[in-house]
Amino acid sequence: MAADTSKIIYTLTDEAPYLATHSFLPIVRAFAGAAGIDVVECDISVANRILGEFPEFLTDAQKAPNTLAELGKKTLQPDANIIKLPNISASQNQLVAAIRELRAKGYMVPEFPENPQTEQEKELRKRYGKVLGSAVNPVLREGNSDRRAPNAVKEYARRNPHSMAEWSPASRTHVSHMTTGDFYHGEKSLTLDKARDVKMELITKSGKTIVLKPKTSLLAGEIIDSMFMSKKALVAFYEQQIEDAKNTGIMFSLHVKATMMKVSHPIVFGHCVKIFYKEAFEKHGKLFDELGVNVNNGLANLYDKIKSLPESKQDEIKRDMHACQETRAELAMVDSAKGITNFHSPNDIIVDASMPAMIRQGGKMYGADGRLKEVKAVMPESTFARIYQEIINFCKWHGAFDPKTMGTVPNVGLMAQQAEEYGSHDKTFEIQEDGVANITDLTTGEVLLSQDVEQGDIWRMCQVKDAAIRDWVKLAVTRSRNSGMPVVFWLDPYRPHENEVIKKVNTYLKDHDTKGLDIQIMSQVRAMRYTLERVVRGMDTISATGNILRDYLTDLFPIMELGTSAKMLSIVPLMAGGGMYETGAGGSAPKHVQQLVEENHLRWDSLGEFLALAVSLEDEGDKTGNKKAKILATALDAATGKLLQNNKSPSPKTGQLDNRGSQFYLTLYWAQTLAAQTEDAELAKRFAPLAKTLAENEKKIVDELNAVQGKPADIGGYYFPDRKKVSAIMRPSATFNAALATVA
Ligand SMILES: NC(=O)C1=CN([C@@H]2O[C@H](COP(=O)(O)OP(=O)(O)OC[C@H]3O[C@@H](n4cnc5c(N)ncnc54)[C@H](OP(=O)(O)O)[C@@H]3O)[C@@H](O)[C@H]2O)C=CC1
Ligand SMILES: O=C(O)CCC(=O)C(=O)O
Ligand SMILES: [Mg+2]
Repeated sequence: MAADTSKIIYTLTDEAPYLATHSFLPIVRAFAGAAGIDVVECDISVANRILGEFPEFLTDAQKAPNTLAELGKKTLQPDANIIKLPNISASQNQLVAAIRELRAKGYMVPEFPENPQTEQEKELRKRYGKVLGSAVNPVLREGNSDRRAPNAVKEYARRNPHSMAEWSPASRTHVSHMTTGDFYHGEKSLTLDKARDVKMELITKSGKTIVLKPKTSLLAGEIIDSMFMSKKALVAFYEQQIEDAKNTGIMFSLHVKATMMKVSHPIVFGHCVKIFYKEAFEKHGKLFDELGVNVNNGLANLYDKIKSLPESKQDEIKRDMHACQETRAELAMVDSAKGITNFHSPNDIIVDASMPAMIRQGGKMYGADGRLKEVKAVMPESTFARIYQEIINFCKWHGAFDPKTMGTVPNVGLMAQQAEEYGSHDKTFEIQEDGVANITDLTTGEVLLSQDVEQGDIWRMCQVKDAAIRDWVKLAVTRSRNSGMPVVFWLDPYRPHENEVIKKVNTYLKDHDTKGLDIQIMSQVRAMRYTLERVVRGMDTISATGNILRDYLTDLFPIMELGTSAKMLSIVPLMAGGGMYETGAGGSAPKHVQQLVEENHLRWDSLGEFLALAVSLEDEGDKTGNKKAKILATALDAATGKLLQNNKSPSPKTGQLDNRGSQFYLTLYWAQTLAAQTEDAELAKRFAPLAKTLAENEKKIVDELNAVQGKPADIGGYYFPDRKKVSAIMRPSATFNAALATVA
């Protein structure tokens, strides 16, 4: 491909990253343009995905293409070069809010049918399901995951350690998980002998056959699992834990991933709310049903629904809810100032971010009085909860980690092609009646996997493709070879699914030259312990994990090592040959938007974007022979290093350098590095004037950027902001804008 047709796709997403993009994209375009690279926007925000799904409800001018589907197709092409920023994985509350905002702006997409009755409503619900929860990443992640802290970032953290609260050996903080009746306990797994089409069906005790999923096509060598969570066991577990927290005087806190596990975890969450507020639900349950209250979406949903009742009734319900709170254990808070508890909305307590924050805070979370307290962290599924208990044990024994000396734990994650639990939402069902849940071959009628289930149980099938595992093993070996670090595959032979994976790992390791490499397979708890023993000694260890631990560990270790997962380099080498460069490993930081709107300060750190862009440019250079792209990439890395050295990352405090100021410094250093390099005279000449102007006007520009802070900023919406307003707010320095325009 000729250099002048090079293309990098830059995603527009939501919340803080969306805002940051409005400042950064003009900068990216100005630099990439110098290498003949076109930077193309692709809007995959939750609002745009809603519009893309419902064109028939929109005027021609309002219609939006289904960009996510198009981008998904692009990931299957070898020349794909995509920069993917974090996006909202919308909980139902967020989806409903986004729909409301669109409708208020005259985009008359249908209302969300919360309790679909008619066929038409059911169809709408199904279509909205495509936008709900983790709907973007599974479509785009056509490759496995390579997340790590680049050396410059790790070194910066060592020199400028973030705060870590102390851990006491006497801390009573602990993790509580089920020991029976959960997904781990009853899992069954097999590797497909040949390609098969299967159905998922329930044969009820009363003799009915209910087809839950008519057809799933499976490939030869694919691993499938059948597992269920017993409702009875779950409910008994909650009763016991809530009681235990009360009796032992410890705060209660629930941690789930209701966004990614968009079918199972909202149900798991909802049962906890119903048990915690049992007396209120017993008293008002019928009314709640009539109102269509669904606490799987948190108490926010309940408080929203009761608004239609007379005030006196609302007060009575609120009193009864509070009475439960009075007699139960204290609840951990998401926002104690606003009285928002862990039960408010499941998207507030996303486990990968919430558990590391608690561990970093010395094993404490905020109580209703705004004080940090020890907690019982409840994570019903035992499959992965145990790793958190292990790290908590470790902290109690060794004290908090020291960012100055601790080693690093990069991750190679099995993620491609909707691997494992995270790809299971379209194969997850709440069982309507007692019976037998079967995965059955459509052609031969053979029952491949069978489970005895009861009404209310959550049953699911997970799959992982052979090619994905093969690619994952290759990536792990390559990363070990390139970094010199040992690799530990976190796989538990007692878990049927992972036992199948272990067989494949052992087979595919033989395809590679592993001489001199240290590659081991350990169950999760041992792997955690082993890794931590190395971490405290300053030694580095690659974790090669399945999809869920990829998610958990790539927030956990970065938050300990770097203070945030925003500073991670996150690469998805696409299996078809292209590359997707995710920015950071964290989310879209909703709190940051609030601060911008109230005080015009954006604390979002775009370091993840800088790191991603450098590898994207490098990849473009390698694949297309575009030498200028490679020079841009090297210069960008150098600029990022200088940015860290000079402490030009955004400050969380209003009035100080924020995202925009940090991006200005990156631009200055990038231009200076390009002007100073001697490999390409044309590039040097092009960027020298910019470097000069920015350096001469440094104080003026920073003053212009900081002067706007401290006052509210109107971005014209939350899910569907006004782009003109956002651009104006994110680019407030006329001097900087004018300078940039000279190279654009
Ligand atoms: N790849 C993706 O698309 C991902 C999307 N998400 C989505 O993001 C939303 C929010 O998720 P949540 O679990 O709250 O996680 P977030 O990572 O958004 O929030 C946790 C905290 O991480 C910190 N943080 C994350 N990124 C940055 C950054 N670039 N700069 C500075 N700080 C950062 C902030 O901490 P502090 O304020 O203390 O600095 C933030 O409050 C959800 O909709 C979720 O589904 C989540 C993960 C990945
Ligand atoms: O896709 C999502 O919902 C979140 C992704 C995530 O948390 C991650 O990949 O680390
Ligand atoms: Mg995550």
